[in-house]
Amino acid sequence: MTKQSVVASDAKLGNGLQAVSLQLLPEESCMEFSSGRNLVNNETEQEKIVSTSVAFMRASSPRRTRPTDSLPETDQDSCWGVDHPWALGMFEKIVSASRGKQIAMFLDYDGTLSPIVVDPDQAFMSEEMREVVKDTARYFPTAIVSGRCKEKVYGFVRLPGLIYAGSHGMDIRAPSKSRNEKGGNKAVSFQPASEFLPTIDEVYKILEERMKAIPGAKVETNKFCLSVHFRCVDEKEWAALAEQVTSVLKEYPELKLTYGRKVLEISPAINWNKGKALEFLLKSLGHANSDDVLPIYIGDDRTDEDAFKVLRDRGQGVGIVVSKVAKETSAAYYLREPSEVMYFLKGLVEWKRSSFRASA
Ligand SMILES: O=P(O)(O)OC[C@H]1O[C@H](O[C@H]2O[C@H](CO)[C@@H](O)[C@H](O)[C@H]2O)[C@H](O)[C@@H](O)[C@@H]1O
Repeated sequence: MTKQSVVASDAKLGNGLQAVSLQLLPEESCMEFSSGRNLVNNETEQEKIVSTSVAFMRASSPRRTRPTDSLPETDQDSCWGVDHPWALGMFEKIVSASRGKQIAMFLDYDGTLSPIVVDPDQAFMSEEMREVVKDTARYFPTAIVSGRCKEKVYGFVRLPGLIYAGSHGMDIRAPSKSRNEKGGNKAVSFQPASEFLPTIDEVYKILEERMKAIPGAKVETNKFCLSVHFRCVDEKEWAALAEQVTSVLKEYPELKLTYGRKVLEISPAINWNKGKALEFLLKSLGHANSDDVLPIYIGDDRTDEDAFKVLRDRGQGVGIVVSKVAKETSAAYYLREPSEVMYFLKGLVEWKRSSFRASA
């Protein structure tokens, strides 16, 4: 499937959905729609939603994987065009943009710090990556912004000095500018979707039950949102899975459905996402509208695009998408895989250390 053939408008799909974004890309799919009763008013529409969902699920099947064991010297074998340079190749330019500014680092977890694996519970980051992230956080405020719930992503990263924004930014724990009685920074918690917890719990139980009929399907709760994984589901069962998920969501107009890497994501239909979380975190770090910060956001998924857009719209900072294949993105640069993210972070730490040495 080529990029050109799958980028579609909602009119072309004619599916009666309120699609916010309808772009199918070679490796990943992305679509977002409210799943409310109001949108699905007859059986034909329900069927259309199911077939559209299956099309998106199909498009999220990686077709090409070429193992890269070591850091490549150049990006010459990449299919990304000149519009999105390789971040490692532009390293000097990126660090020189930080002159006189504080770098603030924002990192997605799955597919960015850890490689994509079949079992979501086994998505461990390497010790080497953990060390690099730890060093990064020594020099720059560093946040992990993940679709996973905060506790789960902390369980993988296991670094106490970081900021964690779980559930696609709907569960934030960040430092505040005010001090506690011991003189340390107070922590701020922010959970804009807490009123949805009972609904998410209810839908989790229903979906767990329904997915028992679909071999290989896995429902994961991320506290304020749910993931229905179909990586291990036979393609012949995808329509049945989509049918089950959309028929449940029909009863919950307050929830929305989006598509990630072999996963259907269900979350509250509120105006909050990783981009909003990024803005919130910049503010709580004391950089609301200031020009004295260079935010760097690295992520691989559709949900990270909201953060890339915030940086692009602010005309500030650096968005880096992690992907081996070129895709529609608001990020400025790309890296191919987590090992390249690690080299990029190592480079930043080294650069910071050498600038300290030079000024000593
Ligand atoms: O925002 P992220 O930190 O990237 O989280 C997004 C989802 O990541 C996880 O699923 C993805 O990674 C799994 C492990 O490699 C893989 O098996 C799955 O197919 C991917 O979709 C996580 O399990 C989800 O809950 C997150 O929403």
